[in-house]
Amino acid sequence: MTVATSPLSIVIATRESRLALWQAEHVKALLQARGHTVELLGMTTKGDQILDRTLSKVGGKGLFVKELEVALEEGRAHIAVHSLKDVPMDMPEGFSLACVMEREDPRDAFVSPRYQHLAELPQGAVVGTSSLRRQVLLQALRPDLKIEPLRGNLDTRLRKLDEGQYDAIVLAAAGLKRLGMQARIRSIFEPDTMLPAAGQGALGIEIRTDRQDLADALAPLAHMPTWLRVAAERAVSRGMGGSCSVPLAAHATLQGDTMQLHAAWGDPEGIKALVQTQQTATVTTLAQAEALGAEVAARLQAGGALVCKPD
Ligand SMILES: NCc1[nH]cc(CCC(=O)O)c1CC(=O)O
Repeated sequence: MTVATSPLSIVIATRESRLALWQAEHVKALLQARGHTVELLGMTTKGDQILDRTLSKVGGKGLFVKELEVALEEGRAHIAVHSLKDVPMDMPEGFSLACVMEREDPRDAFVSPRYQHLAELPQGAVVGTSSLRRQVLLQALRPDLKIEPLRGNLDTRLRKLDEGQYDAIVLAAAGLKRLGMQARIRSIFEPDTMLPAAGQGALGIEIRTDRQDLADALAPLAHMPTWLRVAAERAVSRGMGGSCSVPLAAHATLQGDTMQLHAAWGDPEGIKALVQTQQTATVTTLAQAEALGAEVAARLQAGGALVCKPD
């Protein structure tokens, strides 16, 4: 039997993009429904400010979360809601992931004003994407395409597409769906065509490790099947050297207790090497999920993938 925790007063630190605010409001509503008092504290992170360079070149994942952690550290806020995809593999000393919530669609979406599918794009068409993983996988599917960098929040990316800078763009289906823009999706890439990033579509809630009361309050928001899947996916990233700038994909599915974990690694220079592997195991605990992720990372390395040094 679960014992109801006493009502808390909780401030959520959040980025101010529409997607981040939607995610924070989502968590706020769930916590309010459980009797807690919740407020948002909006803030702009380095990752939001730097829009002219590819993220991997300016510091990667940590950029979106650091400022939020400072707010937690200083007690101005108590929890931070993150897209797990943007959260570094190892939390900084003193912080923990209190829970992982039910996953939205983990797949990538093809968005274009004119074309329904990648296959419909004419020779040499220009496709915008912000991630090395998508770049490498797209180039493997269609070597003729011109892949151009695309940064900014969802609205900015869609605006750049609408202005005609690209023939199509590829982004996470989850963001579009959360913001009610699923009508923009022309087609969805199945994972066997474009393997998603570790954690894509899942939300995680970060707290200071010393706040057990918050951990207890957040426990009912956890979705264990999602948590097991993303734990395995994130363990692949950790096994490949953590949050560094290489094309890496990891995607787990769970049928009952059977987890199937697929992963792909591309050499950062392009499509010279694209190593792919998969493995199945019985998984009922986070430790088993992480062990499967570590094994899959080892298999990638056996296939020629290189462990990177953290950058
Ligand atoms: N890197 C930015 C980012 N972080 C999370 C999402 C989408 C939502 C999600 O994966 O939960 C996006 C946008 C994108 O990749 O298109």
